[in-house]
Amino acid sequence: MVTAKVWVLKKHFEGFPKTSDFDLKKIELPNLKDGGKWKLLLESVFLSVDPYMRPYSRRDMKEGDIMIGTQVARIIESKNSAFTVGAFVVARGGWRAHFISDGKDLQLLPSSWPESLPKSLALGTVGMPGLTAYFGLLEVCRMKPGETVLVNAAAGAVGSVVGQLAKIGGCKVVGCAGSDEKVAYLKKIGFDEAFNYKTVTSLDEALRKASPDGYDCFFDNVGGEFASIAVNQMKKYGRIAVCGAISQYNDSVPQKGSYVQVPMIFKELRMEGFIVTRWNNRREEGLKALLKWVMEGKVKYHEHVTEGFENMPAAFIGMLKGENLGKAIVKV
Ligand SMILES: NC(=O)C1=CN([C@@H]2O[C@H](COP(=O)(O)OP(=O)(O)OC[C@H]3O[C@@H](n4cnc5c(N)ncnc54)[C@H](OP(=O)(O)O)[C@@H]3O)[C@@H](O)[C@H]2O)C=CC1
Ligand SMILES: CCCCCCCCC/C=C/C=O
Repeated sequence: MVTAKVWVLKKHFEGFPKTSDFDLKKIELPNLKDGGKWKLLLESVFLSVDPYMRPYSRRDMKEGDIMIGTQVARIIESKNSAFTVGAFVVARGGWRAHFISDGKDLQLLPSSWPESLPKSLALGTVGMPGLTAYFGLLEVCRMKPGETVLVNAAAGAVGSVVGQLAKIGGCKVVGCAGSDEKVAYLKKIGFDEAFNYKTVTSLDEALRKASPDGYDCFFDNVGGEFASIAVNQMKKYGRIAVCGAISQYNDSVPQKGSYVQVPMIFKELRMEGFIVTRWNNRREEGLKALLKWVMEGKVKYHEHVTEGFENMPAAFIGMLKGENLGKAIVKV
């Protein structure tokens, strides 16, 4: 019998999440039996903390549920011949240090995964956030060479890939992030222009200075006031990919913003929300392309690693506050 540590949502978040909203519990896992439902015992090696956990917890969870989430896990016992002991998978196991599975919802890391590459990248640049950048740019923004792409939360898991893929696609890229260290990183990985949205005196002026002719594509991770201002700087027929709205996830009272209809009409813009799972049938294509670019050094990555399963809530809260450069990961 294995005792698993799990993190439970003790209390629905009100405003910004607090460590007291979570409870660390221990649960007993049943032994695997020949012919039984549970075929696999896994231990989490890396866990992901992501912004979606904030809005999805309210939509999909009740108090007392184990927190939703994904991990890279190692198979430690197997009664399923498709998974050998020692193999690594990406799982939707939630915030659990150990768990059991029937194997249906597990994705083996590609056999071509190079030894030199951290397996945690399967939760970031070569995982769901990388795919979000890939499909958001290709299918929603439909970027074309020579265009100018704007991305916010640019030094994060999704944003940093968006900027680099837009460069590979022959675009000019402008990124905004919340610290000077992040801005320096964006320039290092090839962004043409980058600025700290927290220290500029006027966001409108900073956007205009970075691209006086405006923007063809806007990959919006932030929403709120930023998006309301940026919409006015789109070029005619510009495309806005509404990927996330992290500036609004912790609001108890909905923000009242300026309204986007007038610039959308006069500039004939297209604005489209999306969820990366729309392209689940093309997951292999996206992962293959991302892995190739990473191996060629065309897409660089950075991870913000928090040590210790007991620090999951702190890592999640830290990511929402902007403490992460690149993908926020917890190493068990
Ligand atoms: N539609 C989809 O399918 C998907 C959507 N997403 C969305 O993409 C966005 C980025 O996700 P991800 O890359 O994983 O996260 P990040 O790695 O970018 O981490 C979140 C970042 O958001 C920034 N941030 C936090 N609060 C604010 C605020 N009030 N205003 C501006 N920026 C803020 C912080 O960076 P800074 O220091 O720059 O402020 C922080 O580091 C999120 O909105 C997420 O919900 C993600 C995956 C899939
Ligand atoms: C329990 C794991 C669910 C993983 C699904 C990931 C979909 C992310 C969509 C994100 C939306 C906004 O952040």
